[in-house]
Amino acid sequence: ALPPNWEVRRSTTYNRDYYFNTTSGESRWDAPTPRVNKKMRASHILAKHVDSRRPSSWRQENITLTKEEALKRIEEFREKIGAGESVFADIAKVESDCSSAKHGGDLGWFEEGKMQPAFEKGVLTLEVGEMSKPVWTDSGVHIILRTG
Ligand SMILES: N=C(N)NCCC[C@H](NC(=O)[C@@H]1CCC/C1=C/[C@H](COP(=O)(O)O)NC=O)C(N)=O
Repeated sequence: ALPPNWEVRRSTTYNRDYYFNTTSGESRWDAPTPRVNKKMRASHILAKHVDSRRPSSWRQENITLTKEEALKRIEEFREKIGAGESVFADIAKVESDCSSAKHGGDLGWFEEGKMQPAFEKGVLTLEVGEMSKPVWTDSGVHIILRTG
């Protein structure tokens, strides 16, 4: 596939196709190298707060936690998992404010551009098997475990 904002156009003067970038206005005869879209997989534990874009979840109809309280929750989970006291998926199942809780926090495979930028960035800075520090998105505050 062509990278974003590129399209094929027809040159009538030379009677052949060329490539046009609709944002930069650049045109070229040779096709821009197709971008390989990175695929990644991650699980997460989400703690929502009163300012979350959707302050409601399967766990709690109306979420009133402050950002500080949500961060405190996330840091407690991170401690427990880091100390080997709890398994990530078990905590996610009970504590995560995302519907992925029912899958132990697993979001499955996804490509760049699917998740909120801050979340995607958080995943891409992790090695597979590594757990993130708290990551903030419009949804709330997350711990991310990169799994693929
Ligand atoms: N097709 C599916 N199932 N969803 C499309 C993905 C939507 C994506 N979601 C996220 O980025 C948040 C942060 C990472 C995971 C995630 C889960 C959110 C968090 O909960 P919410 O703030 O939405 O209530 N719940 C589900 O989507 C986005 N681009 O907004």
